[in-house]
This record gives sequence, C-alpha cells and structure tokens, in this order.
Amino acid sequence: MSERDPSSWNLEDARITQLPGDGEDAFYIADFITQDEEERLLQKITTAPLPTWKHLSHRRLQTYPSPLTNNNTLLASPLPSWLVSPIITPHFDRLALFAGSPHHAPNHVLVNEYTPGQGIMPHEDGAAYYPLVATVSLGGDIVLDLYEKYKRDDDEKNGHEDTGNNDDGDDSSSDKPITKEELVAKEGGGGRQPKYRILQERRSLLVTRNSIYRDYLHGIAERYRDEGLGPDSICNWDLLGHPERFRDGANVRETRISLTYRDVLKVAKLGNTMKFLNKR
Ligand SMILES: O=C(O)CCC(=O)C(=O)O
Ligand SMILES: [Fe+2]
Repeated sequence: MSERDPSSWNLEDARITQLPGDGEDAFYIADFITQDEEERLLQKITTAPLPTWKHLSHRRLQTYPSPLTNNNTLLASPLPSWLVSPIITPHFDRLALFAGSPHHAPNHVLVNEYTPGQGIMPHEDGAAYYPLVATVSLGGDIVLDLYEKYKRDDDEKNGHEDTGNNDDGDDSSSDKPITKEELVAKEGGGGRQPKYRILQERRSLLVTRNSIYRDYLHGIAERYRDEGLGPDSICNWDLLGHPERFRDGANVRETRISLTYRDVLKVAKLGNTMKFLNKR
C-alpha cells in the first residue's frame, strides 16, 4: 500500500471507472481518515446522549444538525465541529467536492449504525438533496449494492419521479425506502441481484452523484458475511486500500457506522421562520 498523502488526492485518480457515468459519477478514496481520527469520531458518536439515537427496525441513526421538516427543509444551523474537521475542512474542500452544489458545502450529516446482520433496504435518496452523496465509513467494512431502478416508459418521459424525502429516520419516509413487496412486485420476483457492488472499507470515502443518484437504488444486505468478493464482482477493487483482507473472498461484518454528507436544497433561517410564525 502506498503512503497516505492527502495533498496528492484528486478525483481523477479516485474514479470508479466500472460504474456508469464515464468515471464522473463515482469516486473512492481508501484511508481517507487516519485511525486516530476514526477513533475520535467513533468516540463522539458512541458517547452521544442516548436520545440522540433514533431506533429503526434494522439500524439506528443520528442526524446533524437536525432532521428535516416535513416539507424537506433544513433549519439552518452549523454542523458540530467534529463533523467538519478534518473531513470537510480540509479534505472535501481540497477535492472541491461540493463546489457545484447550491451551498457549496454539505449542510447535513446522517450517522447510520449497522451491527452485523443489519442493513438498509434498496432505496433512493430523493429530491430533498443535491444529487451528491459523500460517505465516510467507520468501524467495519461493508458492501453497498446498487440496483437498477424499475423504469416505466411514462416515468422516463415525465422525467424523474419525485420521491420526496424526509430523513428524520422514520423508515416510512426516510429516503423513501422501497418496500419488499413493492420491490418484488416491480422486479418480478425476489432474489434480485445487484447490478454493482461497492466495497466500503473502514476509514474510506465513497462519493456517488448524478446518474448513480438518479438511476439506481442503493442498499446494504442484512447479512453477517459479505461473500464472493473479488476483482470481478467488486467494482472498486483496484482502489481498495487493503484488498489482502478479503483474499478469501469474504468479509465478516463488524459494527459499521457511516457518515453521509449531503447538501439539503431547502434551508430556512430560524429568523425567517420566527417572522413567519408571528404573521400567522
Ligand atoms: O450507510 C450507508 O452507507 C448508506 C446510508 C443511506 O443510504 C442513507 O442513509 O440514505
Ligand atoms: Fe440512501
């Protein structure tokens, strides 16, 4: 493995070329944060007061600075400094990752925890966010699966179906997860295979955007071991930092925590909200 050198990072070298988007819509950087930084982040997350966690059936999550309102609006508030440094400043800034997004920076972070056997149903993230997702993985390695979206001809003609979104962690509204029944009905049977598999090592950064955001569902299988891992099945294999750990083609899941950085499109300043409330 080559020496970690953040000053040499660039998106060009980080392209996941096997994914759609001509190498422009998916990027992977191994060892994006150091072990010490990982430890400090895990410490912050796992020592947060218990009510900070929202418990869902197959994972639990924290939302910073706060959950979105029902109409997908973020109440303006800074992110806690431990989520900003060093991930946004200097690392995202140096890569100009959010340069094209409306607020030129992520304003929202979801912290998802998956114990072995847990996962997240195939879903899309919806219209609340600028279509760029930057995910830092902590604690364990995990496979993210991409599924082709069911397409009806009229969906295509009318453009992208607005799935809306509200990330307050309620499974019925968060990221509009497609239900098992819907998936089976739409895809014509269970046991559907993912179109692409991305291996996210702990401490890595995965960026997906545009066509991948729009045209694919993403999910994490509820299993204790990821299997069949290799250069033919894992689309970011050549970008892994520690491929030797998966030499037997398997990854035994450990508790994995992800930090999902996004730019929420609609932001309300609290001052304006107060003015609005006073007028009613
Ligand atoms: O944990 C992850 O990497 C995926 C999380 C996710 O898809 C979401 O919160 O929308
Ligand atoms: Fe998602």
